[in-house]
Amino acid sequence: MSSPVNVPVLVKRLPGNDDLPLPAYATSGAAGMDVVAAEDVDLAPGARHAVATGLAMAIPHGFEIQVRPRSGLALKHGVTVPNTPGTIDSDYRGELKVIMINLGQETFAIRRGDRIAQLVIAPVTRAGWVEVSELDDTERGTGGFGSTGGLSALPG
Ligand SMILES: O=c1ccn([C@H]2C[C@H](O)[C@@H](COP(=O)(O)OP(=O)(O)OP(=O)(O)O)O2)c(=O)[nH]1
Ligand SMILES: [Mg+2]
Repeated sequence: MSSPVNVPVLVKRLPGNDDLPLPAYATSGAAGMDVVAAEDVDLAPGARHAVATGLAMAIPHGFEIQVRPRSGLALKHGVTVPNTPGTIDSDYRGELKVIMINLGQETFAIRRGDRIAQLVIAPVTRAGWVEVSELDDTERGTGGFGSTGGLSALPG
C-alpha cells in the first residue's frame, strides 16, 4: 500500500504554546489531523466561540486547510463547527481558530489540550468565469430544491 503524499506546511507555535502537540493524524489512514485547543472555554448551550489553537501557518500556494468537526463531539455533546468546513487560506498568517458551537443542552467544557476539531488539507481548484448570454438546455433545466421528488428512493 502506498503512503499518501505529505504536503509540507510551515507551522509556528505562538508564544506560550510550546507544550501543545501539533495537529496530528490519530491513525495511519486518518484524513484529518486532530487539532487541540490552546485555551479553556466553557461553552454554554447555544453559545459559540472562536477557540484559539496557538498556531499560525503558511499553507503552500494551491492548497487550503479545511476545519471540520469531530463526529464524537457532535454526536455525544452536540458540539460542532458551524462554518464547516472552515476555510484556511494559503495566505493567512493569523492564528488558526476553530469556531465551536454548542447545540446540546448542557455546558461543554473545552480544556487546553483537548482535541476539538480536525484539519484536512486539500488542493484548490480555481474557476475562471466565461461570460455568455445563453446557457445550454439540460434535463434538469431550472429545477432544483426538491424538484426531483420526495425522500424515498424505494419503488411505490
Ligand atoms: O474556521 C476558520 C475559518 C477561517 N479562519 C481564518 C483563516 C482564513 O484564511 C481567514 C478568513 O476566513 P474566511 O474567508 O472563511 O472568513 P471571512 O469572513 O470571509 O473573512 P475574510 O474577510 O477575512 O476573508 O480566517 C480560521 O482561523 N478559522
Ligand atoms: Mg473570506
